[in-house]
Amino acid sequence: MKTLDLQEIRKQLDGIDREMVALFETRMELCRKVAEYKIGTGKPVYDGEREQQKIDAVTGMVEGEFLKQAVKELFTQMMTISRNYQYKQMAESGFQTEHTFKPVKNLALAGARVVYQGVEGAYSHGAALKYFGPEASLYHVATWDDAMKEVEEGRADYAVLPIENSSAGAVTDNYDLLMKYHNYIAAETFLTVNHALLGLPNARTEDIRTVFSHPQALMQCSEFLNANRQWKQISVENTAVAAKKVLEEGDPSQAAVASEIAGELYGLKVLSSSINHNKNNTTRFIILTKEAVYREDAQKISLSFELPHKSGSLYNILSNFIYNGVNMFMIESRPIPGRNWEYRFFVDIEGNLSHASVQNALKGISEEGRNMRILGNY
Ligand SMILES: C=C(O[C@@H]1C=C(C(=O)O)C=C[C@H]1O)C(=O)O
Repeated sequence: MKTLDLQEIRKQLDGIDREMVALFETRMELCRKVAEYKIGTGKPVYDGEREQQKIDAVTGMVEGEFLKQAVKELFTQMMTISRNYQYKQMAESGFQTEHTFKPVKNLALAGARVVYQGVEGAYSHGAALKYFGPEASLYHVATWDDAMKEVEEGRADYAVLPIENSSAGAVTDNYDLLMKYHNYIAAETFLTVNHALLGLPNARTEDIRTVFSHPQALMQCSEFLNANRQWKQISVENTAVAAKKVLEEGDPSQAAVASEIAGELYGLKVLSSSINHNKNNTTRFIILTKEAVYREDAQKISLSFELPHKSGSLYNILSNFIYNGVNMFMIESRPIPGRNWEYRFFVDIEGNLSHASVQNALKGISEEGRNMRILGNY
């Protein structure tokens, strides 16, 4: 057989591609008519059963595992594009994604009652002060769960919860609490975690024998602490408890690793400041409220959804962002209690609930995934 030269093969490919594009255009035109029908009848865009039948049919038209898989991927993508085209039409016809969020110019912060977990001087307290200012009426509860409950039951207007640390990663318990309670993220604030070595006003570094702190904080300062081998390191519940203990026990040979704010609150002296080795250690806190509101200039949306344990389900759902040009900041997954190997995903995207591109993407995810929830736009 005479071998074709490259030019010749490419000419043939060009011809085939031209036909494929023309057919694709015709296919999309038919999908537009399907969308019109769906808008008219209120039917959802996504029809999983029909898509499965389509995949079975087209894979049955080719021989061999490689081609079957290839055709499956090709049609999965085409149907995703088709759905996104239909969502776009729905948005243009004034069809809005159902959500209860109301846009506001500014959040109501005056006179707000704000709850955080821990004790005074803890980092959550620092984050609350940073966001709400020293005039706000702040109070604390024992657990993160309690803080969420305070907001849900209306005793507090806002709760401040850590959600992510730049070195330790996600605060997974708080992702679970976002599901347990129906509070919304209205804002976020970042706090640089800077630990100091704190002692009594009459303490001297050379006399220190014992250092108290939270194990995480001891670890974050290990380079500094281990340079003083004679110091005994003792773990306590949190950094502010350590500072309080040093004050209450009144022993100048004891020190605490905690924030400088905790030092001020408990009347301790800074023996050494910024003793953590990673100087960029930052925690992101979310501000939660019971009202589904978002600032008109909000730039970030947090949402959650569930997916079946099926090959390609995450890949396919994320295409709703890709085809709508929506940028994704973060993705995190948590196991769904009682359903082994099925996951709930938490995603942060760029955008505002009023944008058509965002509405299209959310419409697709709510139809194709399960239990989609918009956790906040801030
Ligand atoms: C075009 C339709 O809408 C969607 C897209 C499909 C496709 O592109 O073939 C199939 C099913 C639906 O999820 C349809 O319902 O027929």
